[in-house]
Amino acid sequence: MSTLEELREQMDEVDDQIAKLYRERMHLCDEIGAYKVRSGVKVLDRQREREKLQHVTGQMEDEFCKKGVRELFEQLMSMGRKLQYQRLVEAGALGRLPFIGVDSLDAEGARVVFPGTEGAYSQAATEHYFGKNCNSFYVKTFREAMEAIEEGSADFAVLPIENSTAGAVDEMYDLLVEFENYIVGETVIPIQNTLSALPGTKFDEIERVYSKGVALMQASRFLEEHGDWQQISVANTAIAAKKVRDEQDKSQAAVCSAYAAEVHGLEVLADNINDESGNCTRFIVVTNQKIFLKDASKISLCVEHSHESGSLYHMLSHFIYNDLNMTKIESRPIEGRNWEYRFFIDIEGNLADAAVKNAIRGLREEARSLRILGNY
Ligand SMILES: C=C(O[C@@H]1C=C(C(=O)O)C=C[C@H]1O)C(=O)O
Repeated sequence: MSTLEELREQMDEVDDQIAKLYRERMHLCDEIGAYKVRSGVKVLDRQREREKLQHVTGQMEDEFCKKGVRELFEQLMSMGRKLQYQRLVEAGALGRLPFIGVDSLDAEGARVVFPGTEGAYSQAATEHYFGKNCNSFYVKTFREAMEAIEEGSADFAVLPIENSTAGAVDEMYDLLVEFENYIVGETVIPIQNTLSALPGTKFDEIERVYSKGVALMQASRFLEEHGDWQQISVANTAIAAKKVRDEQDKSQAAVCSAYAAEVHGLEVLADNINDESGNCTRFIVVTNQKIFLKDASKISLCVEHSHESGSLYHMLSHFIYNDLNMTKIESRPIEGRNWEYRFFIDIEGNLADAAVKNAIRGLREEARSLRILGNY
């Protein structure tokens, strides 16, 4: 019987052959890639790949080897494609019109819209990003803010995308798909909620609490201690504060910022009522121009892929192969297709980076759809 050393020696010989054949195969892929650059033929040829998989699995005897050789050739072909995308990018064949790189945002005198009303956290985020004296106005909903950008009545919108306690703002993800607007910046501000009501209100007079749904979630422990209060969701924390002021009813209170309470003449009955003391929200800055800052370092993408085993894995392989760091992934249901999802992915990088271009070239060809939501 052979010793372990002898078996390993034989294995090394086989592996050397595999490595040599791999090099030859990639060299051929490269030549085919050069042909594709010249002729404009698409990189991915699904029919050819299907036939190849059938052919190689047909050479295996048992199911175990069939499955293994299929996976091996799927990987080989995927690597071959990535090499070809690289060649296409080097040849400047980038596909759809790229974003335009700018040195800075044209923020001087720009009109900035935020959702809510006077005193909203979105207003605080707007002033944090564009400065206290920026030219801002508010609309009631996220949708109206996106519409204002699309039709040009505002140059930028500042909208919440994610809270550190409650997670993603789902509606914003859906609106980013629906509207042809682009993310050009982001800013994070602390969210410290209070329970506020008309001046002189006593705790035991309160029957109803108004706020934005996520803000009620962020203060869930405090609100559970007052389980008899009815919790009512409205569009915005500052709108809740305004409602309590306008209706002059001491059985009502709002979960809102101290600033919103002050703006709307309410008294803070309890401060810092959030479950998490470090609670903060990330806001995005959106515009209707296809631009990105030249020093931008984060890219947001939206990808849809065929609903089959391994498709997410293949999609993510473009980031791995190009050494791109994925920092976030969210999924949202696709309307009209029950239990199918689109993925929102953030990666580190700039649209001018070769690695980013390679990954995007590959995703664009292999995914059902790809949208670059912004580079900021
Ligand atoms: C190499 C080619 O490009 C791609 C890679 C393939 C492979 O590695 O076998 C097959 C088909 C294409 O999707 C080709 O078109 O032949």
